[in-house]
Amino acid sequence: MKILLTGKTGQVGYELERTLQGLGEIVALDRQQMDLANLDQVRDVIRSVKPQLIINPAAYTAVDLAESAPDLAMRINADAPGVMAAEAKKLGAAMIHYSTDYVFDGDKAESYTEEDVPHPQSVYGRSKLAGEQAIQAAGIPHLILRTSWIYGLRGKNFLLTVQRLAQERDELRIVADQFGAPTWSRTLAEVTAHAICQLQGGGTQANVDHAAWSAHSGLYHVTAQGRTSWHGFTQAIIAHSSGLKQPKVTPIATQDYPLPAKRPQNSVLSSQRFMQAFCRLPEWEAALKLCVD
Ligand SMILES: NC(=O)C1=CN([C@@H]2O[C@H](COP(=O)(O)OP(=O)(O)OC[C@H]3O[C@@H](n4cnc5c(N)ncnc54)[C@H](OP(=O)(O)O)[C@@H]3O)[C@@H](O)[C@H]2O)C=CC1
Ligand SMILES: Cc1cn([C@H]2C[C@H](O)[C@@H](COP(=O)(O)OP(=O)(O)O[C@H]3O[C@@H](C)C(=O)[C@@H](O)[C@H]3O)O2)c(=O)[nH]c1=O
Ligand SMILES: [Mg+2]
Repeated sequence: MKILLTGKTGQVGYELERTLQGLGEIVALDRQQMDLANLDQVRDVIRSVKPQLIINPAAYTAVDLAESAPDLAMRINADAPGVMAAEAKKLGAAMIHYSTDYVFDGDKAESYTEEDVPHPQSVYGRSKLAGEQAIQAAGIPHLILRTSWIYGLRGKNFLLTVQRLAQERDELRIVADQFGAPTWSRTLAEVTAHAICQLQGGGTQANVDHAAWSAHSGLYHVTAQGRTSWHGFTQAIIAHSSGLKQPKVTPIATQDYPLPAKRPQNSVLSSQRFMQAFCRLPEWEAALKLCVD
């Protein structure tokens, strides 16, 4: 099958381009080849590539900057996926899209399921929720994979920030009252490939298996298992990364680290639905160890 992959320079896009090899003909695009802020270009590129599956990890992910660029965030995170879904509909193509724990307000005590009502507290969260809704409205076979706290060895992420700060400072002050599940970019790529393989009868089918996709179409939470705070994540990063200096890691409250965008206090997602339909997910700390090893 022909797969159009967006955002190949991003954390997840980079891993996907490598992990998807073997599942079909991968047309992996960067921002210059398909700018999601340019909806006409998005339409034209999809019409010329004619994919059977569109995978869209590209997004406006700068959570704080989005607060002062709501129109651009909305175009990239909501309007562009809407155009992709409309084009997929015309082509008879399926779509895999990624969304975020930041669609929730964070006030729930337990982990969030797919049935919980989103209530985003930031421009980024609102724009990602609008993207989910645009895809759902198109009536195409799709998987929307909501994940959280993505890290890896490349790109911009909390793991690399902490590793850098550990070398520069004697003390890190990290919020200890926001809870979530750090998820390795490679895990997401691997379970995405697993899902495609399963839906495509072992990956041998050339065309979209509409019956299999329709039976599994929908919204899934997909994160590493377990939970921690940003402070707990920081302690684990410092414990497991070899050769790092060992700064003091001081727990602080959210109010002591003011930022433009409000983050959810609890954004732990339950991945039970995905694990029942597709495959198991690793514990966050086990995946972190493998990543930094
Ligand atoms: N990062 C996280 O912690 C989380 C992310 N997600 C979601 O998962 C998905 C993948 O995230 P992640 O890999 O971390 O994201 P990154 O920020 O690492 O990568 C984003 C990608 O989108 C591309 N992009 C941004 N703007 C445009 C544009 N206008 N046109 C074309 N491409 C563009 C970037 O290109 P360039 O390199 O040129 O900037 C980059 O390739 C996203 O949908 C995100 O919302 C969900 C939960 C957590
Ligand atoms: C660097 C730093 C951050 N923090 C806090 C701020 C914030 O509450 C928390 C995380 O900071 P970041 O800005 O790296 O993370 P943030 O950009 O909020 O990460 C989010 O990105 C988007 C794209 C998502 O979809 C989410 O799942 C989530 O991963 O850590 C400290 O307390 N001390 C520090 O020194
Ligand atoms: Mg950030």
